[in-house]
Amino acid sequence: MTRPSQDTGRAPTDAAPSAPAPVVTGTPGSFARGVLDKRHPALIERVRRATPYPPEQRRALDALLDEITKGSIERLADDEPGADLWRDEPYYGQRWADVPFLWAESFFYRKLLAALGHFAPGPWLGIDPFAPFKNAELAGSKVDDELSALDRLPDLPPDEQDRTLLLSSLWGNRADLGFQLSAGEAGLGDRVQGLVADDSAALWDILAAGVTGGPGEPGGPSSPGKVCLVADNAGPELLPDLVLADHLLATGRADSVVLHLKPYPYYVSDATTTDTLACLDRLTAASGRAAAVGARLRDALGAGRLVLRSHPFSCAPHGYDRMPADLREDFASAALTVMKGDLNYRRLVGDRHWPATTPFAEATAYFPGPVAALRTLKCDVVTGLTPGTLAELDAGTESWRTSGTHALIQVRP
Ligand SMILES: O=P(O)(O)OC[C@H]1O[C@](O)(CO)[C@@H](O)[C@@H]1O
Repeated sequence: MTRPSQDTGRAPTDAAPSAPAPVVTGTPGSFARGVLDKRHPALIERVRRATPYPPEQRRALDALLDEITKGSIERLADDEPGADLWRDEPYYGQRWADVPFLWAESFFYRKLLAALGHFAPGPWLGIDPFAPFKNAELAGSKVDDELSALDRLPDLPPDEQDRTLLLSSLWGNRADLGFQLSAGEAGLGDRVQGLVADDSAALWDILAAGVTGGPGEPGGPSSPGKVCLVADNAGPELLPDLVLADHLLATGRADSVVLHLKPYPYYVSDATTTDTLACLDRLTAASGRAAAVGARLRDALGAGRLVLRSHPFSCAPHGYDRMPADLREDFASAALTVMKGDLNYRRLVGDRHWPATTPFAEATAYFPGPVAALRTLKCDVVTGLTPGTLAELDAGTESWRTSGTHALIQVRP
């Protein structure tokens, strides 16, 4: 029997027995290989330039660069806080290119933090190496424009307000600093407005069920219940996520929102509690509707209607099919769980070579409650496309799976 690791406390996987093979980093020329060979070394360089780390940390960054480019996977040092969580992982001694992509990326971020002393008692404890990039982005004028656009929202009919805020949260997922790093000078391609899958009607139906008396609640309004919003990136993605959370609370679609955050810096710009508080400050310091949203969210936090959660499994190198019991209970008791972003999508359906027409409901059958994915496409993994859509996409630009130009909303009720 394989031992559980990363505190899942569960059997290694609940994926369907017929699930296809996991994505492995190795294939030369593949998207995953590019992340390993180009994105990670470039990130080490950017982190080194952004903060004046002392010699010890600089040497540790050199060693990490050496390890990922020439060496094999080494364990965390025995005295690294939390190293025990990673002790039983099966890939040590192998080449970085030969292990599952999801695992390799997650462990890379964990090793980067170890190199920088992020978890070690001392002056660098808790310092976010990505904060310089996150802060610059949050302070940018693009964010000002997005926030002032909120003032035009009341001019729209209610269902268009719903759609605008949902799409703004969805497209906010392009704000991923790791991804922008690869897009480089060329910048991000234009958005393709038509979604490759759009189950948004099902999403609003689920949220309306609690308000109007859904199945099992004949005859009248019931409590709308809890929505779990599993956040992805900070700043320009988290802001519209927070605005959406406020909208769900204000319109009675949710009586509480549990915002799942990362317990430590991860995948460059993933949102932590610090990032959430920074967004709340950005909202309340704005004018007009943005400031009112910020004030309501602060009140909601104080009243326990907006709950922040940072489960260790949020940074685990595994799919949600291996989630531990307490996280499963949280999702099971939600009227809806909304998974934001590309990485959460990979973890939700499984980072596997799914045929793109595999039903989303099949890949997520293990999930303990209604679940929605809001994601721009930034990796090879996709499910739930119709054969017609797939044929159309394949006949278009080659990079539709990874360029962040396409997006989807998928729901499993
Ligand atoms: O921030 P997101 O949307 O989870 O994207 C994470 C990015 O990192 C990757 O996981 C690869 O590094 C891509 O799938 C994606 O570009």
